[in-house]
Amino acid sequence: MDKGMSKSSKKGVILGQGGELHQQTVNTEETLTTQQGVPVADDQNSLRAGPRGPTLLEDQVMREKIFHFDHERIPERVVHARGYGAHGYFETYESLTDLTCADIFQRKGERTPVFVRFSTVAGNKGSADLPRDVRGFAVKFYTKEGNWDLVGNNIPVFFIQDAIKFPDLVHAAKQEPDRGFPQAQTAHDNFWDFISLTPESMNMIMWTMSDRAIPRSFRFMEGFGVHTFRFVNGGGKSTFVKFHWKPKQGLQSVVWNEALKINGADPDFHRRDLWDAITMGDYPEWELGLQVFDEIFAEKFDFDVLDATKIIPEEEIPVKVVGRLVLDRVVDNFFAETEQVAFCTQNIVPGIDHSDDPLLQGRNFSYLDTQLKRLGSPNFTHIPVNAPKCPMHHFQQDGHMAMHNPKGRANYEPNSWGKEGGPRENPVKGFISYGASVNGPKTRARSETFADHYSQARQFYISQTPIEQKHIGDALMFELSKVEREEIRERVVSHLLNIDDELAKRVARGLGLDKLPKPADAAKPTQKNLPASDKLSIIKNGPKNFKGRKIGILMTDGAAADIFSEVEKVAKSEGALVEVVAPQIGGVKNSKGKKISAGQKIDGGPSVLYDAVVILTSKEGAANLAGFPPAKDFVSDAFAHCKFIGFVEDAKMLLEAAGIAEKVDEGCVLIEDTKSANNFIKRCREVRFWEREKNFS
Ligand code: HEM
Repeated sequence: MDKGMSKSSKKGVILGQGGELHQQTVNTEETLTTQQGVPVADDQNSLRAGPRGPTLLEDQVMREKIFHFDHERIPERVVHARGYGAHGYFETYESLTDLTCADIFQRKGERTPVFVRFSTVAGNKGSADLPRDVRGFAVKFYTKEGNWDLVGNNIPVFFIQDAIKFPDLVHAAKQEPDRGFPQAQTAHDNFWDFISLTPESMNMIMWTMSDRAIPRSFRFMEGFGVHTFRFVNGGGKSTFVKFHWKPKQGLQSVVWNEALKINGADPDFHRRDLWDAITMGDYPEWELGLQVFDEIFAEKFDFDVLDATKIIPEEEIPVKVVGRLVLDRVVDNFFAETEQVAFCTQNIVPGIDHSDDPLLQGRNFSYLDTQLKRLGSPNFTHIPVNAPKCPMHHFQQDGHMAMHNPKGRANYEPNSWGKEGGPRENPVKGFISYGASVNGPKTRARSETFADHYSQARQFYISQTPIEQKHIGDALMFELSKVEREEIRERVVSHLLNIDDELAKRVARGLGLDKLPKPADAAKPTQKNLPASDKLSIIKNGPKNFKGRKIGILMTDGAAADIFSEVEKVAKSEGALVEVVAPQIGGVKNSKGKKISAGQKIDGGPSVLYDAVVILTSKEGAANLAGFPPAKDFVSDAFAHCKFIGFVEDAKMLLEAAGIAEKVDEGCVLIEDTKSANNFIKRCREVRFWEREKNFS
C-alpha cells in the first residue's frame, strides 16, 4: 500500500489520500496493463511534481491512455449511420442447383453463418430509432465460397433510378447544410423540394409515407434486395432473381403519434427490442423468398426490371421460399462488429451476378470507396466481422494495419516457385461473370422503359386498407406542414393528383391549399388498371398470434392477485411478455400482500413501449393515479394508439380521468377471470383495434 492510502472494509479497495477509490487485484482479477502490456500500479492519478504540482510530460501511462481515447471515433457511415447488428445463421430448405451454383444453395439443411445489420438511413449515429425512414436490412453470408452481402432495405423500391443522383438525394434528406437541422427526418423543405422535382421517387414516397417507415421492431419487418440480380447455374444458364425476407413474426408497425413519443421515451427502442428478444432466447426468424423470372418475362413486363423504383407484384410472380434466417447471438462488442462491419453490394459469390440496374452499378463502386475512408485501410477485410470464414489465398499485401500477411517468397504470379509459389487460378470453381451481351453507343440517356412514375405508386396506394390509406395521407400532411415554401407543397400535391384523386384532395385540404394545382406533367400517363396487391398491405399480412409482443400492466398496491396471475399465465402461453409498470420502481404489493416487482416506474414506462396494456389497479390505487398525468397518459395514449386495453372494474376511476370511460369499445376488455383474460389475449392477436381510429376526427 502506498503512502497516504487507507484501507477500506472491502478487500482490495483502498482510499487514496485525496479520497479517490483504488480497486486493486487481490486474487483472481487480471492486472491492469498499458497497451504495451506494462502493469499499471495507479490508474487514478497522473504523475505530478508534488500532489498539487503540474502533470509531468514524462507520464507515459497517462499519455498513452489519453492518446488512445482521443482517437476512438471513426467517421460514421455517410448514410445508415445508426444501426444494430446480430449474428445468426441461414438454413437452406432445398437444393437450388437448377437455378444457381452458389454454394450456399446446394445442400438442403445446410447452415451458413450470417451477420445482419439493421439501420435507419438519414439520422446520425446518435439519433433515435423511430423516425419516419427506410430501414436498412443488410445480410452478410459467410459462405464456403466467400462472403455474399445482400444489402437490402425494408422497402422493395428506391427513390431514384440512377446512382448519380444518390448524393443529391442524401444531401436533400439529411439536415440542411446551413443550420445543421432537422436531423433524422425528411419533414423539411430540402427533402420535399428535391422529391417534388424527382417524379421517379413517387412510388417510394407512397411506401415511406406508409406505416412501413415506422416499424414496431426490426423483428416485424420485411426485407428486400430491391434490385434484380442474376442467378447462374453450373451450366452457365442465367435467370433473373429478386430477393425477399419475410418475417415469421408477421408484419407490424406503430402509429405516427406513438413513434414520436417512443423516440422520447426510449430512443433505443428497436435495438433494445432485438437485444432483449435474442438474449431471452426468442430468436427472430425470416424466410428468404425468391421471385425468379427469365428474359421473356422481363421483356413482356409493363415495367423495366432494371428500374429499382418498381416491384414485381407477388401476384404476377409468386415468392418461392428457399430458406430461413435465424438471429441467435448478440454482438460481443458493438464497435468491433456492428460499427466495423462493411457490407458491399459487390460482394457476390459464384452463382450470383449483378444485373445492369444503374443504381446497383453505382452502389458497387460506392460501398468499397466509402469503407476505405470509414475504416481507414484497405485491410478492413482483416477485421473478424468482415473476414470470410472460408480459406483465402491471394497476393494482396501490406497497407495500414495488415493483420494477415502471406508467407513465403512469392508475392506475385505467374511465378516459377513450384509448390511454394502460392495459390493458382481455378477455372472450375472460380467466379465467372455471366456473359450477357452488351452493346450500344456511349450515352448519358435514360431508357424510356423507366418513364412511368405513377402507375405503381397508385397500385401501392389502392392495395392498402382504408386505415393504411388514411395514415399515408396523414403522413404527407405532417411532412408537408413542416415545409415552409408553399410552392413545394403544391408541387407535391400536383404529383399526388397523378396517383389518386381523393388522396391529393385530402392532402390539399389538410394543407389549406386554396385551390388544387394542375396535375404534374407525366412522362407517361398513370395506368389505372393495375390490380390491388394484398401483399403490399401490413394489416393484411399481420401476425397470427401475439408471440414476441409485450404487454404493459399498470399496477398499484392492492391490485387483484388472481387477475395478475391469469394475465401472466395467458401471456406466457401465447409467447408474449408482461412488464409491470408501477408508481414506484420498487414494485407493488398485490391483494394477497405479495410483492410484485416492477419493470418500469410509471413516468418512465409510458404505454407507447407496449403492444397492449392492462390497467390492474385497486380502487384506491386508481383514485391516486387519477390525478397523476403520466398515469392518465398511459391510458389515453393506449386508447389513441388503438391498442387493446384490458382493465379491471376497480380501475374505472383512472379510465374516467383519462377520458375514456365513456368511450370504452370492443378493444377494451374487462378482465374478471380466466375466460376474460383468455379473451383479452385472443383480441391482442389482431395487434390493434383499428375500428377505433374511424371515430377520431
Ligand atoms: C436499392 C437501393 C439501396 C439500398 C437497398 C441500400 C441499402 C443500404 C444499407 C442497408 C446500408 C447500411 C449497411 C450497413 O448496415 O452497414 C447502406 C449503406 C450505404 N449505402 Fe446504400 N442503399 C441503396 C442505395 C445506395 C446508393 C445508390 C448508393 C450510392 C451510390 C449507396 C451508398 C451507400 C453508402 C455509401 C453506405 C454506407 C456504407 C458504409 O459506410 O459501410 N446506397 N445502404
